Amino acid sequence: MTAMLGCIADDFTGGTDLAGMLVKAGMRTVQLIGVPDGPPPADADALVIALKSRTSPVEEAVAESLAALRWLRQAGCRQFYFKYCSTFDSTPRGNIGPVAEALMQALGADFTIACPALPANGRTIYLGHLFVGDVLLSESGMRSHPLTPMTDANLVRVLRQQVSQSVGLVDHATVSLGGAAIRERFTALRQQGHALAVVDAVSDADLMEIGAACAGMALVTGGSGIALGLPQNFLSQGLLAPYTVADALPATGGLRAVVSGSCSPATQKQVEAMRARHPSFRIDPIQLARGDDVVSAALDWASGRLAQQPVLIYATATPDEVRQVQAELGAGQAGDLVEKALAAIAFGLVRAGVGQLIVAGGETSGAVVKALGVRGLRIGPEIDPGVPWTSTVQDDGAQPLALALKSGNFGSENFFLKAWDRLQ
Ligand SMILES: Nc1ncnc2c1ncn2[C@@H]1O[C@H](COP(=O)(O)OP(=O)(O)OP(=O)(O)O)[C@@H](O)[C@H]1O
Ligand SMILES: O=C(O)[C@@H](O)C(=O)CO
Repeated sequence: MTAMLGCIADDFTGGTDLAGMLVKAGMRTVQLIGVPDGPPPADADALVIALKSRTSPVEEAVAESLAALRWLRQAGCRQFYFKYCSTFDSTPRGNIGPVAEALMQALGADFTIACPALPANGRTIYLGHLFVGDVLLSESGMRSHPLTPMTDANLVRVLRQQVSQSVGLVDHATVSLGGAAIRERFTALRQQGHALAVVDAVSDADLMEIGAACAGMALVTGGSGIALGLPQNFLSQGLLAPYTVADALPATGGLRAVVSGSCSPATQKQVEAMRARHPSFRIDPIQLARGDDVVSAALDWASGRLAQQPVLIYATATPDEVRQVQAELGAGQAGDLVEKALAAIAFGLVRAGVGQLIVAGGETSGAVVKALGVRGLRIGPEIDPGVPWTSTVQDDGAQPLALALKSGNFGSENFFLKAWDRLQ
C-alpha cells in the first residue's frame, strides 16, 4: 500500500514530533531527512520529510518545500501536511505564510487551515491567540528566541503579515460544535474570500473534530496536534489497516551524550538538571568566532569521561547572554557558528563510540543530523510528549544510532536524566 499522507516539516525536531504523533494515532510512519533521491520506503502510511527551512531565506524554504511536495506526490500521497512549530516560530517575512501559499498554489488548493495547537504541551489557541501554558505566546520565553522572537500572540495578525491572501478565523464557539460545523465554517470563510484560516483548539477533543473536518482537504498546516485527528479519516474510508503501535527499536549500545544548542526555557532547566549530576562542557560562541579550536577541546574533554557516564556539551545560554553574543557577532553568524561546532562535536562523539545521543534544539538537530549523514529515522518509544527515541538509517551503512531530537521547549526538567531508561 502506498503512503497516503505526505508531510513536510520545517525542522528536524518538529519532524520527529509529528512522526511520533502519527505513529501514536495509528499510521505507520517513516521520517526522511531532506528530499530523498530514491524511491519511497515500502509499508508506510505516512511519510515525513524533515527540512531545515524554518529560518532559511524565504525563497530557499519555498523551493525546498516544493521539491519535497513533488517527491511526496510521486510517492502517491493524496493529502499533504505542512508542519511548523507549535509556537508558530517565524518572522514577519515568513517562512510559514510563503511556504503555505506556495504549497497551496502547487496543489491548486483554494483554502487551508493554520493550527499550531498542541494541548499536551500547553499550546492552545483561543480567538486566534496562541497561549503557551498559562501565558500568551508574546509573554512566554518565545519573546526572546535567538532566531524567531515571537512578540505578537495574535496568529491571524501574524499570518496576515506573511501572506498575500486573506486570513480568517474559526473560533472556539464553532470548533466546540464539532466537525460538521467546522466544515461549514470553512465553506463560509472560503465564500467570503479567505484562503487561510487560523483554527482555535484548546483540547485534544477539539483536534479530533478539526481533523474530521479536514477530510479531503488537499493541504493542512499546523503543529503536530492536528495529526491526532487525521488518521481517523483514512480509517473510516477503509484506506488504513488498523495498526497497533510497534515502537520497539533495534537494540543499540554505545556511550551516551547530550548535545544542546537550544536556549529555550525548558532546555535551560534540563541543562541545569544534567549539569548538577554529570560532567558538562560549555561552548562559548565568542571563542568560536575568534577561531579557537573549540571542537577539538570539547572532544578531548569528552574522551576521558564518556566511558564512565553520559556527558553534556552545550551552548545553551540565558537570553541576556545570547543578546550580548548577538550584539557582537550578529544573530545569524552566532547561530551558524554554534550549529556548525555542535554538529562537528556530535560527529566526533559518534566516532568516539557514542551510540545513544540526545540533541536539543531544532536548528541544532538539523545541523547534527546532516553532519552524521542520516537518511531516515525509525520512530521508537516516546520519552516525553513530542519527543520519541528514534533509530537512524544511514547512507554509509553504519550501525544504527539511537537519536532523540528534542524540541527546545519540550520535555520535563529531568529529560536528559531519564531519557536513557526508555531505551532499556
Ligand atoms: N550561546 C548562544 N549564543 C547565541 N546563539 C546561540 C547560543 N547557543 C545556541 N545558539 C543558537 O540558537 C539557535 C537555537 O535554535 P534551536 O532551533 O537549535 O533551538 P530551539 O529554538 O530552542 O529549538 P526548537 O526549534 O526545537 O524549538 C541555534 O541557531 C543555535 O546555534
Ligand atoms: O511543534 C513544536 O513545538 C515542535 O515540534 C517543533 O517544531 C520545535 O522545533
